[in-house]
Amino acid sequence: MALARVLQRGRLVIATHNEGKRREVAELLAPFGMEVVAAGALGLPVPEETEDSFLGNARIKALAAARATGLPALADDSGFSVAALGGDPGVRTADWAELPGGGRDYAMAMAKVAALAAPFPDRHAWFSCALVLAWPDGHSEGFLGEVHGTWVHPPRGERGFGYDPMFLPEGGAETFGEMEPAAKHAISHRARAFALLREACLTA
Ligand SMILES: O=c1[nH]c(=O)c2ncn([C@@H]3O[C@H](COP(=O)(O)OP(=O)(O)OP(=O)(O)O)[C@@H](O)[C@H]3O)c2[nH]1
Ligand SMILES: [Mg+2]
Repeated sequence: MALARVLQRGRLVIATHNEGKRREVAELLAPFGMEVVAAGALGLPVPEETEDSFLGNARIKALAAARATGLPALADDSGFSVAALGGDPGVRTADWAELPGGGRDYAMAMAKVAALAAPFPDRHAWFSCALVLAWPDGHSEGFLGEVHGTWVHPPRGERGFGYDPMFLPEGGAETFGEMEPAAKHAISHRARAFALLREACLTA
């Protein structure tokens, strides 16, 4: 089946312009020995994310890259959700870090999340990751992973990317920003979505 073939011996585009994600997805793919190239490195345009779900936006990005390159493409749409904020920033997580003049400021975004959520006793937060694999013919398959925990502020740790320093996974003592990359990989939303993708390949 096509899904299994991609992981076994394919060439694949990682359909992201985010270096932190590219690195983590490439690490998850490393055991398969595939030839991978990132959308950013190919100079592909950044597609507009017009859907209101992680899976919907990941599909847009994966299909755009697959159609532009003629290769299968794997996109990641992800975000940070806070229960006290009704799941925000959620699918708009990147927008909350956007600066008016362009670029992103994650320290500012984390401070905004903390300021809005601070009045509420409920500290529950989670990361979501949708991985969508798409082919140039328009076929696509999607997988969704989550990791739950609590938000903390001020941020802790210099590792990872994005909102990692304000997320403490359930039962853990270190934030994603403090953990070794391998420890984040063992439990992350991205790793969970990837495990579902791998499982689908093995049973295909
Ligand atoms: O602390 C984090 N740990 C993570 O593991 C993680 N995964 C995603 N994010 C953040 O969530 C938004 C996704 O937005 P997003 O899916 O549109 O991605 P993006 O715009 O950065 O790149 P692209 O893939 O769309 O090109 C961006 O702000 C990311 O920084 C994370 N933050
Ligand atoms: Mg994006």
